[in-house]
Parts: sequence; C-alpha cells; structure tokens
Amino acid sequence: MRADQPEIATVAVLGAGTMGHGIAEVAAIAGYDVVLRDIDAAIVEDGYDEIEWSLEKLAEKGRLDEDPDDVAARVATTTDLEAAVSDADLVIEAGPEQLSVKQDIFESVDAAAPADALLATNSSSLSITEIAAATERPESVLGLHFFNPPVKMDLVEVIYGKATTDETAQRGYEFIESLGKTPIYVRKDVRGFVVNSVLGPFMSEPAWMVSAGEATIRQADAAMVHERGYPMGPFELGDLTGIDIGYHVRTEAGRPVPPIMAEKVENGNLGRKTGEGYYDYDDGDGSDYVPEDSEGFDHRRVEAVMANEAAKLVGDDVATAEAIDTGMQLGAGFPEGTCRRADDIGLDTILEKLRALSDEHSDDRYEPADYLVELVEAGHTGTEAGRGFHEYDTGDGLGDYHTINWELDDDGLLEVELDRPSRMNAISETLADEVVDLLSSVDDDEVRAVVFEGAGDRAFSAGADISGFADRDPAQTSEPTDVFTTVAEYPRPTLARIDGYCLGAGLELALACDLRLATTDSEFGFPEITLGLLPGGGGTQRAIRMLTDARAKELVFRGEHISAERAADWGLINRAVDADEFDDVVGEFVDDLVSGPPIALRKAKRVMNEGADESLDAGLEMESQAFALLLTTDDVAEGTAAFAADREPEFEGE
Ligand SMILES: C/C=C/C(=O)SCCNC(=O)CCNC(=O)[C@H](O)C(C)(C)COP(=O)(O)OP(=O)(O)OC[C@H]1O[C@@H](n2cnc3c(N)ncnc32)[C@H](O)[C@@H]1OP(=O)(O)O
Repeated sequence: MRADQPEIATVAVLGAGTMGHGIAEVAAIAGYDVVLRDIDAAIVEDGYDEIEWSLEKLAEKGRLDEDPDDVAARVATTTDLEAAVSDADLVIEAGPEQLSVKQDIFESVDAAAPADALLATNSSSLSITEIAAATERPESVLGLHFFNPPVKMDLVEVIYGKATTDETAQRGYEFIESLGKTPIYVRKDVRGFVVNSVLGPFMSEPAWMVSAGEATIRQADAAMVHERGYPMGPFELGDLTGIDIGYHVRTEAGRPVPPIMAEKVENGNLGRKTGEGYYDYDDGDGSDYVPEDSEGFDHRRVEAVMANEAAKLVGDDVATAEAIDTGMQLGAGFPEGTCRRADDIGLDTILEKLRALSDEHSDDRYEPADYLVELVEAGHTGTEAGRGFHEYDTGDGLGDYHTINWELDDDGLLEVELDRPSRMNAISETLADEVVDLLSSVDDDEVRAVVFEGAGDRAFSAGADISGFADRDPAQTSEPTDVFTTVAEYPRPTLARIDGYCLGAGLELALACDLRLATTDSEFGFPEITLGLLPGGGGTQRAIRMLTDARAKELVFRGEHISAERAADWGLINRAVDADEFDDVVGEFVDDLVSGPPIALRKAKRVMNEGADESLDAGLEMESQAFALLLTTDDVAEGTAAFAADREPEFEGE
C-alpha cells in the first residue's frame, strides 16, 4: 500500500441481498465498520436480520470470538447511496447482475466516494472493465468475487479490469486476507474469471456427451462423484445452480449450447427451483444415481477439456496454476486442483486425448491450448516427469509438498501442518504419502521433536478423505497404515496439537503420536462404523491398548464424538486446555521435548512402545539394556554435572 492510501476502516456494501449481507457480515466479523445499503428500507432490514441470525448461529457453534450483538452493532443500514459511500475506504457493489444497473451504481459511487477509495464489484459474470468505464477512475476499480455464501466460502477472486493498477489489486487482495479468506489473483478480465471458466467444461462436456447419446446423465454423475471424487455430479450441479444460468452464460458468450441443456430450458425444466431439471425432484427421487451407474463413462474426456481450459488461463497470464488449483478447491469444492490432477494424469496423455477428440469431432473446444503443447514439447508432462503445470519433488525428499507445510527450526522442532482446511484437513493418499516422504527424508539428527497440527481453525483432521471412498478398489488402495506406522515409529518424540475435530484417521494419526494436547472445544471420535467401516489406521489396536476395553469399544462401536474433557478423563489425550492457554501449554511441552536428552528420549520411546507388546520380563530386559547404554553417553555426564552446578543441562545427543 502506498503511504498516501488510507488503511481500510469503513466498508460500504451496496446491495443487501444474499451476497451483499453475507459480505457485510464477514467484514463486520473482521472488525470493519460497515454500511449496508439497498434501494428499499425493507430489503436492507431483511439483510440486517439475516446478518443477526447468521451471527447467532456462528456464536452457537462457537465460531465467533465476540458477542454477536457487538459484531452486528458495527453494521449500519441506509437507503441513501451517497451517505453510504461518502466516508467509505472501500465500496463493494453487490447489486443485480445487469451491466446497466451496475454502471448506474458505479457512476453514482464515483461522484460520492472519497477520491482514494477502492471501488469493487462482486459481479460473478460481467466485465470489470465495462463496469469501471462508468467511472472517471477505472484504475481504482476491481472485482472482488465472493462465493455463495460468503460466510462459509473461503475463496475470493481478485480481478483486474483493463485499467486496474497493481496497487488497487494489492489493496483488494490484502483486504480479503484481513477477512481470513483466501484471495486469488485473476489478472485479466476474462469471462467467468477462473473458477467458472474451469467449471464450464465440467458441466458442458458431459452435456455434449449425453446429447450425442455417448453417455447417460446418471452415468456421468456417478462417475465424476464416485470414481473421480468430485463433490457433485455435473448434472446434479446444473440442477442446483439452475440450468438456465449455464444456458445464458453460454449464449451471452456466443458459445454453442449442448442440445440437452437447450431442451431443458425450452421446456422450463430449470432444475431444483422448478421441481424438475435433469432429475425429477417433484415426482421422482431427485439425483438418484448410484456408484454402479458409472461404468464405462469417459471421465478422461471431461478432465482433459477442463485441463485445457486451465492451460489457456495460465498461458494467457490470467492466473497461475497455483491460483487455479486453490480456486477450484475452495470455490468449487474439488478434491484437488485441476492443474495438479492433470499433472497426475500426465499432460501428454491429456494432449493425446484432446487431439483424438479433435480428430473425431472437429470441434474448436478440443483445440489444445498453446501452453499445454509447449509444456509437453518441453518434456514437462506432469508429476512423473518432475514438472508439469507445477514443479515436483523428484524423489530426493524434502520437496515442496502440496497438502502439508513443514518447518524445521534451529532448536530442532519439526512442525508439520496438515493443510487441507477446506476439507477439514482430511487425510488423502497424497497427504499420507507426503507425511511419510517428509519423515523419511528429513535428517533425524537435526530433529529433536515433531509437532503435528491442522491448518485453519476447525479441525486437526476430520479423518480419511471420504471422497470417492465407496468406489475405491481395495487392491489399489495403498497400505493405509503406512503413515500411522511411520509416525508411531519416528525416532523422536511426536506431539499432536489438536484444535477442533479429530476424527477417524485424524484421531488415528494423533494416537500414533506420543503425546496429544487439545483445546477444550475439540471433539474426538471414530465415525468409521457409521460408514460401514472400522478405524483402519491402527485405531482399533491403539485404542484398545490405551483405554479400558469398554471405552475403546464404545468409541469404535458407537461412532459418537466425545468432548476433549472426556478424552482427557479417559486417557485418550494428555490434556484438554482452554483456547487462551493452549499455546502456552503446547510451548511448555515442546520446550521439554526439544531441550531433553535426544538419545534418552529416543530410547525411552522405543522401550515403552516395543516393551508394551512384550512380557514384563522382556520389557524390563529392554529397559535395562537401554539404561546401561545411556550411562555411556555424554548427555548423562552433562545431566549430572548440570544437576550438581544447579544449572539447566545442555544436551547434545552424544
Ligand atoms: C481408516 C480411516 C477412515 C476414516 O477416517 S473415514 C472418515 C471418518 N470421518 C468422518 O466421517 C467425518 C466426516 N466429516 C464430518 O462428519 C463433518 O464434516 C464434521 C462433523 C467434521 C464437520 O461438520 P460441518 O461443520 O457441518 O462441516 P462440513 O460442511 O461437513 O465440512 C466442511 C467441508 O469439509 C469436507 N469434509 C469433512 N470431512 C471430510 C472427510 N473426512 N473427507 C473429505 N471431505 C471432508 C466436507 O465435505 C465439506 O466440504 P464442502 O464444503 O465441499 O461441502
């Protein structure tokens, strides 16, 4: 931010509908003074009531740090546009999706808002450049595209219009970060921005296939959900968002409309809102596809067209591959980013598929993006090649991981963050592999202790990633206990720092650690039984050894959550601590672990873990051998000397 630009303190939100009041609410939660404006007093009051209702709900769920009344008190309401924006540092327009309406609003805002205010539109489909043209200061206008509902959705696209300056975009980006949300830059004003551009083929390609009799609706939905792990099928999603919406987007862009889509719109079958769309919700069972319907669907075709769209965006400098992947995960709930998935499939395979489709159908939409061709010609064909859209670790360990973050500090503390907050840090195969890779590659001699934690403020981890679970072939599923065994056997003390849900495989990971500390708001459980499974990552065995028989079986058989207090009372965790003391308590534990004698800690861990499965005599024998060995170490000399001198010992692990 330039020195002459004001800190954002006051935000004016124009439009009190679903998006407007949602944006006003998240801004108020983040501490901004907000003015919510709409043309009609009743609409503004409805919007304000929705904010109050939503804040109460957040407070009930323990997801608000303040009293809801105090947050709501930061939102003022008005119908006077000039009054709303005259003191605003940031104006966010969230009116109807009509260019002329938005241009009228921006013209008025331009006349009334301070000269240095940032002017944003929440448009999801209109041109930022054309909206900005209604002002005398298009350089200060940008898109801030929140997703619905803003309170729940983490992603915001920060979009440049043609004249938007870097300073303007950066101020918008930093504002979004200050809301605790995740911004991605969309550096050119392209139709659909990033998320809707890539989501387009997810919905339209299956529609072309069904229109041509190459697939059925249920087959496509079942395959994309149960085989490829998407949260919804393309037709199910079309019914939810409204088939007419996709239809209008395509016609306005001058793009052909798949016949099945056109037919539905002509017949007024627009989806859930009309009771019938691709599925019948009034007289039928709605989206009633089952996993078995998926057989034979060419999902590669859909994913190839999506990857091609992503390649166009990267090649045209609209967005980076990282931004696209973040956008698709947080904005569309995809299990992984489109670029990352394309890299896993292999960009050469994707290119081949597009060329084959192009030969077969001679349609522009299969024309490979220049950037995709360049990557393949340069040998950057994806994960296996070490580089594709992204760069990959080539097997020599300690790479830049995708689903975990890690840091090894000078004291030897290795912090590992499970980083899939939009999926409650669910443990995917990739995440499990990355933890194993990290622990096997890091130099043990430099590590004195390991702390695992979950990203975000909702979960340590809500378990194994359930997406596509039902359809997974057991023979193809990698050994689920690998990661848990690696953690359990890691030769340094490990600690799980738990704040939020700790369920299923998440709890199994925590149980594989030596120590577990949790905030009192955390919840524990093995819900696997409710899915027809059992805790398959060592959970049954560790729980039965750690708890009484009755308690372990209660956890596994009932699948219920238990509170952190009960978990501590049962001995499942070491402590349940109030949130405001949590960091201090974790710090005290960690200090002891990283400053303790490394060899003695390593031996103690091993003797205790292995001895527990042996007879008492065998365990005592292991203990006495370890004790004798420790007597020969420098650390013992240091420990006893420090005791005699009444000072803190400095153990070197020698
Ligand atoms: C061998 C080991 C096997 C296992 O571990 S099996 C898995 C066992 N775990 C579970 O069954 C827990 C599943 N999750 C839940 O029950 C709920 O979530 C919570 C109670 C943890 C939280 O509920 P709420 O506050 O309503 O949040 P939300 O909308 O359900 O979750 C936010 C997003 O996170 C995704 N998610 C949550 N858990 C998982 C998971 N385990 N695998 C994959 N995704 C998960 C959701 O789907 C959703 O995503 P979207 O926002 O796109 O709808």
